Amino acid sequence: MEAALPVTARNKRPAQEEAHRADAGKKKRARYEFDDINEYEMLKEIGEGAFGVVAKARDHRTGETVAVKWIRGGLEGNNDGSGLLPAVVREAGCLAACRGHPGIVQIKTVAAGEDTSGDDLYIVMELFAGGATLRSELATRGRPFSEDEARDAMKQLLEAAEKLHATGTIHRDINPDNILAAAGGELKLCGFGCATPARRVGCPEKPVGMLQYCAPEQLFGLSCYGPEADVWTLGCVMAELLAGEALFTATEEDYMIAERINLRDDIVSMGVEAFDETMLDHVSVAGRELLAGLLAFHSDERLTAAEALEHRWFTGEEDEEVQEEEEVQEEPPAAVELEFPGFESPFAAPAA
Ligand SMILES: Nc1ncnc2c1ncn2[C@@H]1O[C@H](COP(=O)(O)OP(=O)(O)OP(=O)(O)O)[C@@H](O)[C@H]1O
Repeated sequence: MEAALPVTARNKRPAQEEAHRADAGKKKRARYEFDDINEYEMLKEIGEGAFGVVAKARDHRTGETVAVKWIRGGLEGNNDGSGLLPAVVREAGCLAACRGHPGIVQIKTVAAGEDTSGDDLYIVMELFAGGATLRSELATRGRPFSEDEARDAMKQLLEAAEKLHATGTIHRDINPDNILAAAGGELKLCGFGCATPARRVGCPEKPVGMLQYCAPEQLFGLSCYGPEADVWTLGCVMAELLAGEALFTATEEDYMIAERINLRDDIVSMGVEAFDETMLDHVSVAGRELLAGLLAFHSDERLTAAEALEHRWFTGEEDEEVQEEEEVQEEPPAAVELEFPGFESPFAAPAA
């Protein structure tokens, strides 16, 4: 049966251009061992990616149901590393390096049309049933996660990040849309299209990933950043789970930088004080302390994913102490004295 994904009018190209692309595609195909996409029967569209749709499909050879992420023009690439092909190779490579981890969507193979024209590629993955993401899960509930539910979710996400970072890779686009969610509470990180080797990020013209979840170092346009950026993002996700609404909502980059700098005093004193009086005041001291560690403004002061997993919010250590602290805390302690080294203006150049 023909493996055709839905093709919209805007995807169609003139015949001459199509022939040229097919020729170039054949040469590139020869360099890689791709599976044949014609072996898959496309059943239903289940999501939309940046370069095409994600579909539920059946592998004719095994009868297995899988998810196929269609990357239009995925074979296009240049020797300087630009173009989609290097990005697809990176995405597939990152996923392959994380194979076997329960918190990361499992890649099976990369497929192309063996005997058909076209330069599209297809990442074949395990199908995560249900079709929900953390974003849709939050919307369906219409209420925040309880602290126990958030702890369970964050443990899975931090373990996934720990594994990813141990492979030398950063995701750069963790947000509730890129977290698949099953009814039983199981989560899986997906959307690895922006993943890249840590600290080898070229000077991006603008931050990669959703602005609302970008770490300060990404927003400042630093050319070199690492796994700490993903940890910040996970702090945003944790706050969103516990508050039921996004931590940062601004859309303009400059405004967000300012918003983040203003927030810093709240973050620093978060260990003892609620984030904004009401949003997180129901969260335990240990929970707010962890949040402050994930959302440390300076990346070198931020917890790593592995350190976060050792935090007492997860281990339960000192539970009694936390309880006592909470009981004693009728009056909120005074805010911590703040320093802003190197930040004369919110838009000053970042320290090297
Ligand atoms: N393995 C899977 N099983 C079920 N649904 C999936 C799977 N992978 C992706 N999806 C669905 O497809 C949507 C888009 O997928 P994905 O996040 O990989 O694309 P994307 O957002 O364009 O990512 P990227 O920026 O990496 O290209 C997801 O939000 C999810 O709803």
